[in-house]
Amino acid sequence: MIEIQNIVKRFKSKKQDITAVDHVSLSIKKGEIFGVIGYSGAGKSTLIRMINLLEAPTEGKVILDGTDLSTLSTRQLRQKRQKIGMIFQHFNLLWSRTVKENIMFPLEIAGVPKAQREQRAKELINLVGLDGKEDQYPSQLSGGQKQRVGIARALANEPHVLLCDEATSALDPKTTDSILDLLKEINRRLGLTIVLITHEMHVIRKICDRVAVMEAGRVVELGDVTDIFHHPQQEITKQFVKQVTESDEALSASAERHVHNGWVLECRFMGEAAGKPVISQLIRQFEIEVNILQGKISRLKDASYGTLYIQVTGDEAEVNRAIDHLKVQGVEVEVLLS
Ligand SMILES: Nc1ncnc2c1ncn2[C@@H]1O[C@H](COP(=O)(O)OP(=O)(O)OP(=O)(O)O)[C@@H](O)[C@H]1O
Repeated sequence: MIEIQNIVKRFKSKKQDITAVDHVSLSIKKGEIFGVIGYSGAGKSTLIRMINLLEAPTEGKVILDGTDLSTLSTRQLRQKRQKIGMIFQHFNLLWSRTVKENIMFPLEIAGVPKAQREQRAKELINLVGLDGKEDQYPSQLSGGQKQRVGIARALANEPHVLLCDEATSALDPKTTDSILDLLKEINRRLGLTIVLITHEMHVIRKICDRVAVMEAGRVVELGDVTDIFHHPQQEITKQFVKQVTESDEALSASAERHVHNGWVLECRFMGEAAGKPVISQLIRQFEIEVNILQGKISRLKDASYGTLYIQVTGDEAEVNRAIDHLKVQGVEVEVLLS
């Protein structure tokens, strides 16, 4: 649905040339929530702004639903952009207009008749959970409510794609989660493709299907969120994954410290395995003792993952059989102490 082909963006200034985006190619599927993560200056904003040509690429192409955007006239591009909604970190609302008027604004520009605008705004206000706030001004709203207005406005022209430029970075963790839940709900209900950029792995973990990791203008890692969390390859990706799993190392250290006999196993659960009663099966099927030392299971968008540290005592051959059983059940097992 969105094909980004070998895209480059260079900014020229008197002092130096900066390559903000350096030969990036991505293929974003219809209906998916695609995240781009990177530290400040990695080129995320420039990349997302090239998807709707707010920023013109120096090289390369953006193809949206089969149309190469660079071939469009100004008028055609304006029309195409109506099908690409965008929300921003600082909301970009019109401060002198009410909630309803902000939402109706893009419809006004698109030439939609007044009665239809009113009707559509009403539906959108309900969709984003702002009933009763329609006549308030942005200054009277909380950060989360302002972003809800931003989302409703971005959806006004029934876009196929929603671009989110650090949409939750100005919000506290609880409000962030409520906005992420709303985006997930909209993606599910409307089948909308969402592309978001962020520097927070929590955002990726909570709602994305796939993620691209950017560093110095390049995509250095790309994959399903589940795989990236399970097996990050690049150092930078490992750092991002640690943002949300950093307690794991502390867990393993303290789990090892308290054990003086038997085996200590680190069991990593992913997807289906995280939902199965594998530990109780272990106790029932094998002649071993299992003592849970520590653990944590976290939720991804559509799956769970987690790490459990267990102490196992028993005959060595039986423990090895138990380990094999865990592996067959889809659990990754590492022997930390034996
Ligand atoms: N209009 C511009 N003119 C010159 N340089 C720019 C311009 N926009 C971005 N850059 C430079 O391009 C590089 C990438 O910037 P970009 O804003 O895309 O990164 P980012 O990953 O979104 O970072 P942040 O999260 O801080 O916004 C940076 O070095 C930045 O200074």
